[in-house]
Amino acid sequence: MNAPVTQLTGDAIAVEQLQFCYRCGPAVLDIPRWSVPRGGRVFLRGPSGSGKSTLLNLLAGILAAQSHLEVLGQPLDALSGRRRDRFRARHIGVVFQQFNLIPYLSVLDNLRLAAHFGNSSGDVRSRSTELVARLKLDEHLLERRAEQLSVGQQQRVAIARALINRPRLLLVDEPTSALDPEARDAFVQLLMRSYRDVENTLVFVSHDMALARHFSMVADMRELNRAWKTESTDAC
Ligand SMILES: Nc1ncnc2c1ncn2[C@@H]1O[C@H](COP(=O)(O)OP(=O)(O)OP(=O)(O)O)[C@@H](O)[C@H]1O
Repeated sequence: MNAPVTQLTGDAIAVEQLQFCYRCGPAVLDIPRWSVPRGGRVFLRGPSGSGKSTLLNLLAGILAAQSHLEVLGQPLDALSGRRRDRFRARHIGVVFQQFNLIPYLSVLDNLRLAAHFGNSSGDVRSRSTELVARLKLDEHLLERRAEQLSVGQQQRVAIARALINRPRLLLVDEPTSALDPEARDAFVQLLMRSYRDVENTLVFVSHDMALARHFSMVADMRELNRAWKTESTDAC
């Protein structure tokens, strides 16, 4: 029975012989082994095309793994697409480059929707108020439509949405590329403060090595991913 696992055991992420290719194209990922302990803060780097986003999409269950991939104690490769969606909504926070907010909904409704899909109990409004305050956004922005916010504000709302269900794993894909170096640093510090529980695991993708100092671990796709090293053209 592939019931979602809420009791955490062992590593937050455990990968073994993880291989992936898009629609019979060349192998994009070939990771013999990789694990991240619970509470790990990983800075994931690598050249363009080395598979960072693909790996994050597999960890989030957006892409289906074709080999062993365990997240928060749950083998994701054993779950159907629907179950992976449910697992992600309940246990994983995701912030991608495009934020993916629903533009015509208010900030509060964007957060409510995420709480609904994550089956969050409790008062979503007060949790949202607390989160926007933590992320240094004015409370009145809760009523504003997402499309009326600046990029920097949307970025913080995307984090609030990712945190609304108190995820044990947060996956963040290059959300700072539009910011200047000082703003990037401030953003990462804010993210760290907002997500500081020792049980919480963070994987943060970025090209900006200056940000690596905020993280307890650095992983490099050039070392992790054999498909990149060999630049394999074998179809899988
Ligand atoms: N939907 C897709 N269909 C086919 N190939 C894809 C798809 N998405 C990515 N790829 C290929 O997979 C490889 C890894 O891409 P990915 O986006 O994971 O790299 P990345 O390290 O995140 O790159 P970047 O830093 O430029 O965002 C690339 O060769 C890319 O062309």
